[in-house]
Amino acid sequence: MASKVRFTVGSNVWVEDADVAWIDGLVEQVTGDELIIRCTSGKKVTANVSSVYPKDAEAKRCGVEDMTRLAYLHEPGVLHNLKSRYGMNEIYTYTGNILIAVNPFQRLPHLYNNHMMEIYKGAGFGELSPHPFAIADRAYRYMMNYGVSQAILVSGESGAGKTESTKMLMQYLAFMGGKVQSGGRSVQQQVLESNPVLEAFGNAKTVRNNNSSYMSSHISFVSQCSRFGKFVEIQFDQSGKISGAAIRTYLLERSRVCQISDPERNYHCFYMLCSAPAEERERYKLGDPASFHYLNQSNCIKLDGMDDSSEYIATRRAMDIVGISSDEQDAIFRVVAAILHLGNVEFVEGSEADSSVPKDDKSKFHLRTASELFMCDEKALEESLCKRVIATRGESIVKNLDARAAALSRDALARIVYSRLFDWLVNKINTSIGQDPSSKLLIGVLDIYGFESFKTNSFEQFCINLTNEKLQQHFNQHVFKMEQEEYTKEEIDWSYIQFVDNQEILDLIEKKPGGIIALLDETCMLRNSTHETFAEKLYQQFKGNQHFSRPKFSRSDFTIHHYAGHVTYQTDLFLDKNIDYAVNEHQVLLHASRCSFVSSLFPPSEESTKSTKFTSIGSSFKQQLQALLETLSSVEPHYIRCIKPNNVLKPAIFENSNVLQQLRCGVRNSITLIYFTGCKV
Ligand SMILES: Nc1ncnc2c1ncn2[C@@H]1O[C@H](COP(=O)(O)OP(=O)(O)OP(=O)(O)O)[C@@H](O)[C@H]1O
Repeated sequence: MASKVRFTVGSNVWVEDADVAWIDGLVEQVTGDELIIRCTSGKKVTANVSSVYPKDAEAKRCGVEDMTRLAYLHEPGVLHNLKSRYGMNEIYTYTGNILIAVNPFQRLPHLYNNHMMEIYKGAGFGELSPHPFAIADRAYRYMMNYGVSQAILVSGESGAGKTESTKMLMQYLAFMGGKVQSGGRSVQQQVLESNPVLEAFGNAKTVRNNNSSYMSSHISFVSQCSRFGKFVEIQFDQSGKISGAAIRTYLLERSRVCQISDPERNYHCFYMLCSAPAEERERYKLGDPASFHYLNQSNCIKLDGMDDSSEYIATRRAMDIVGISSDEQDAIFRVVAAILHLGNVEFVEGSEADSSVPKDDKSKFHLRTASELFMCDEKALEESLCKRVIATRGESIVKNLDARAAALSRDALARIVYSRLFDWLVNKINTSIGQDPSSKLLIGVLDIYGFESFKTNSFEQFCINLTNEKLQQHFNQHVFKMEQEEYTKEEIDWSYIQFVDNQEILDLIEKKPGGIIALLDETCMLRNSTHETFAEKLYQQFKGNQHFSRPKFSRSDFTIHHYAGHVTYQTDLFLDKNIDYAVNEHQVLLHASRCSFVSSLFPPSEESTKSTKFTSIGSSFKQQLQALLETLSSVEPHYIRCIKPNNVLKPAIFENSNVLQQLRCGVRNSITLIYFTGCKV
């Protein structure tokens, strides 16, 4: 967005600044394209007109509620407006129809009470201060007036406030469409109560290394975040009352179950269970969380502000509410405990060549305990970890696994059990909330991880960033392409509307055949392939592709030039993480469990033969995304972009560079459009 304004001596301007991103000042001298500016900070800078923007000297100190009303809609103007408002605890601002929500990191209960919901009910959009209730109200009214389903897309980086915003949307939809229940729990209550359950099993404490192009160094900060995406579909009957709901989840980060880096944590449920009442801990033979390999890879065991033992009780209560019976709850936590014990089984070389056995009495104890908790045969569990059956032309050969391979097999078992458990929870919640098969109207709320770019980026970041590319394309198609069509119809020149069309990046990732996911699947299916052979394939295939590059001196990393910036991925674990199947030995073992719950997590596969059918996480995720996008394209979308104003998670701190980075990733296109056309999106 280059500035088109002519500056003269005395002009109020914004100029780029290394420390605060944009700083305001007065032009003191103009020489051709060069300006000398006296900044309000006192310093004097020389800048080219291309990096200077006009400043509205008459802008109100409290900013504007809708940024389309700014005298100058450019990056510094938007940033300054959000900052001024944030300083006055005005955390919500519109950009046309999009709501921008800046996380206050403090409770503002007056904004969300019943009185506020009454005020927003039926009020014209834009008549009242920007608010998630206004977005929910508009979606509800469109649905009722036009008989069209709606979706509200809530996006933003981890800790930006997506979950909180989603809760407010739910609260408002329940207020508008809630049924008075004679007994039991209402649909909306159950949807809200399902949050703590999904959070216990799908959230963890993570460390974000914010590697933004704007910031010169990697900044680490801690946040508690969901490691899955969620689409909540609220179904309504013809009279606008809530008649059912469904929750769809996307891509739980499975690798976290076995592998965490300091100072992150594993999923909350593990720590909660280790802090359960003594009687339960004894039953599951659990003790200090630091004694478990899956938890002690990180020094972070306790979280400030989180009491694991009361969270355990709260999760149990939430499970009651969403209809998980106490027998089922016992089985669930038995499985959670079994995973912890499994992680403590170590292997050493056995007497036969390349074979392995549990290392010592301690490992044998954990193996036995895991088998007791899974209610399966101890010997069969050991064999499923230390041996592999290979089927060749009608024959089966039993192959020993060495100690390293046995440990990998143990981790694969832990991951698949946990992911099946998570899927079971989602299904159970959906069954007990109940769907309305006759409903023709729904409002979907999508709460999904934002673009991720860290120091180390693995397969999860790759999938998360694919999601964001897809959503960006949806946004482009919905907003820009429709505008273009409209302009073409009216024979108005739209060639000056610039936006990033990311179809080529999507082709690079998901085209079949030849895209990265297809090449990954191909590599996974070939014996003896490694992450290096995969990387080599990519280098060959995408040589010269403008959205792909090979970092200098790297043997196996690759970089994708995403719409939101360049991200370099480390391929080391791509192959392992992409493989989806339960190896046959694990499948057979757990299907035979004496516990019907465990057995039901591993139903016999259709082709329960010796060979395992190849399925990949990448491809099934791609399909899930496709289905989501199809749903989104059949509904009317509304957008909320959440912004995290600082990395210390404290109120009243607005870090310019940090916010700008998020605006550039998420909001830039909408601002570009408004800037050039003046039209609201
Ligand atoms: N509107 C709000 N009012 C008060 N506090 C908020 C608000 N929005 C967010 N927060 C605070 O910020 C924290 C993080 O927000 P939230 O969990 O909604 O982030 P998120 O975007 O869903 O993160 P993740 O993707 O990691 O799950 C909340 O626990 C809460 O303390």
